[in-house]
Amino acid sequence: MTGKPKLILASASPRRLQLLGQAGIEPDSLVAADIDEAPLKHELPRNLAKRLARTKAEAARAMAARNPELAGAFVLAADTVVSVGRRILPKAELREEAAACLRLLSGRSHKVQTGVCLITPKGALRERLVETKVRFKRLSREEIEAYLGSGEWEGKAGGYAVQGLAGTFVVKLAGSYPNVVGLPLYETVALLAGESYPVRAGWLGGA
Ligand SMILES: Cc1cn([C@H]2C[C@H](O)[C@@H](COP(=O)(O)OP(=O)(O)OP(=O)(O)O)O2)c(=O)[nH]c1=O
Repeated sequence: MTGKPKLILASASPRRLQLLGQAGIEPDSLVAADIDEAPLKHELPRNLAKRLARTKAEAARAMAARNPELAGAFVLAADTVVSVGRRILPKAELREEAAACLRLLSGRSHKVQTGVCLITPKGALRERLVETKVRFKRLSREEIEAYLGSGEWEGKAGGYAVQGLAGTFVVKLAGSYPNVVGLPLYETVALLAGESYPVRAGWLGGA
């Protein structure tokens, strides 16, 4: 008898778990590996997003290998990078970092790129890179101060979260919205479905 294959989400991000849930997908386990997310010298934003997604997936797979219950599981990981031109914005941990990001993003367009990596039970690597272009309105000093006070920027790439107050800064968004929040759903579901992972919402364990 073959049951539903297991899925490990290699992430500590509550957003990614919630986005997957929106697609009717519930991971069997969350395995977040602590990896070095610093960009390499001259690394392009898209290459960074792909490399970190792959590193997270591989690290989680290595950790899960110690648990027999997770043997033969799919491993899914993602990484979201915000950039202006070739300049990669930090994942804001400090208020001043977030302030600098917002001053840079004010009144112009930027890119949000998410790398998605799926490792199949046989160990094959499947990858996607999804790009969304976002344009912010011009932000006054007062707006930036008010936004910083919200704390919503903490731990977010580019120092903002589009799913919160910063949604009011968006003049234009071209591409996938869930990609900006941290996981491009259309592409992720396609990746899983392409490897025969059962992705239909409401899947209950087989006929
Ligand atoms: C731009 C933007 C980013 N983000 C988030 C998505 C990601 O969680 C985070 C970027 O950091 P990531 O390193 O991609 O993810 P993470 O550290 O939060 O989680 P993990 O590595 O464990 O999977 O920024 C938003 O929630 N909203 C936004 O609008």
